[in-house]
Amino acid sequence: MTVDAKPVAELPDPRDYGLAVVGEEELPAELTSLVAEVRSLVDAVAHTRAGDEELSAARASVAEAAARLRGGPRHEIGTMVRHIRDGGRVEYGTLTNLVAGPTNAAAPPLRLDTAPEGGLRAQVRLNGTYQGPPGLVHGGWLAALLDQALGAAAGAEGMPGLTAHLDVDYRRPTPLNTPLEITSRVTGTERRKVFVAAEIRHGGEVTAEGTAVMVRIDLPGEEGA
Ligand SMILES: CCCCCCCCCCCCCC(=O)SCCNC(=O)CCNC(=O)[C@H](O)C(C)(C)COP(=O)(O)OP(=O)(O)OC[C@H]1O[C@@H](n2cnc3c(N)ncnc32)[C@H](O)[C@@H]1OP(=O)(O)O
Repeated sequence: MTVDAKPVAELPDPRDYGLAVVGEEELPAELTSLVAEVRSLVDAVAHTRAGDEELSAARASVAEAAARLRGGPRHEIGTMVRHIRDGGRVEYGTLTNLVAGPTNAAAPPLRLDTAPEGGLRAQVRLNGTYQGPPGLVHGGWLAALLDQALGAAAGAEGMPGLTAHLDVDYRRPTPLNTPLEITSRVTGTERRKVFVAAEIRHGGEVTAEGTAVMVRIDLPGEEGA
């Protein structure tokens, strides 16, 4: 593989792609705490021992809450969220991204930060909602977490793109309800291809690792450049 000149340092602004942007700091604290509460609700529903009467009352409360929250979406589909990370680094993600969207209660609370050794790093704890085999994280979710970390690593280097090819190796079972470390980085570039690698670790041991080819999306006006 030939490695092209060093990655673009400037992070593209999603507005240049015609996407709406909202600052993370503009999201009401009431909304982000509601998201956390709903995550906990999903886990509670999955594992409840409540009897019929309690279940029926809970269903009515949830239906009432859902009715309150319905209505036009606050942000259009495709809206990006701007995070200002430590040291002032700006990062964009999709607001309702299934793996890391801050307003998506189906997403775990995942925050990928710049790692001192380069690339990105996050800590996440996955509750029983993410279960596949008994007591273990679902392999599809591990692939989704790796895909997100891989895409975000390319994005953080100013080369946002779509996953063209993803390889995942499951090395050890990944347990639920315990801290997991996720790391990712760009390993090379070739024309529009960005090569990335990521790992998930438990207790310092790699449980799953992935590599991907991301294909950089063209900025308006640079198609075919
Ligand atoms: C500003 C915004 C900030 C955003 C921050 C974001 C963070 C987000 C984090 C989100 C994370 C979540 C991420 C997600 O969930 S991304 C969602 C899942 N992925 C997709 O939906 C992608 C679907 N596929 C496509 O749209 C097209 O196929 C793409 C765009 C990928 C390429 O079609 P395009 O017509 O544009 O390109 P090309 O055909 O000229 O090829 C270009 C080069 O690529 C090489 N190639 C192509 N396919 C493959 C392959 N399968 N393996 C290996 N290489 C492949 C090809 O040989 C050529 O290489 P070369 O000839 O130069 O050597």
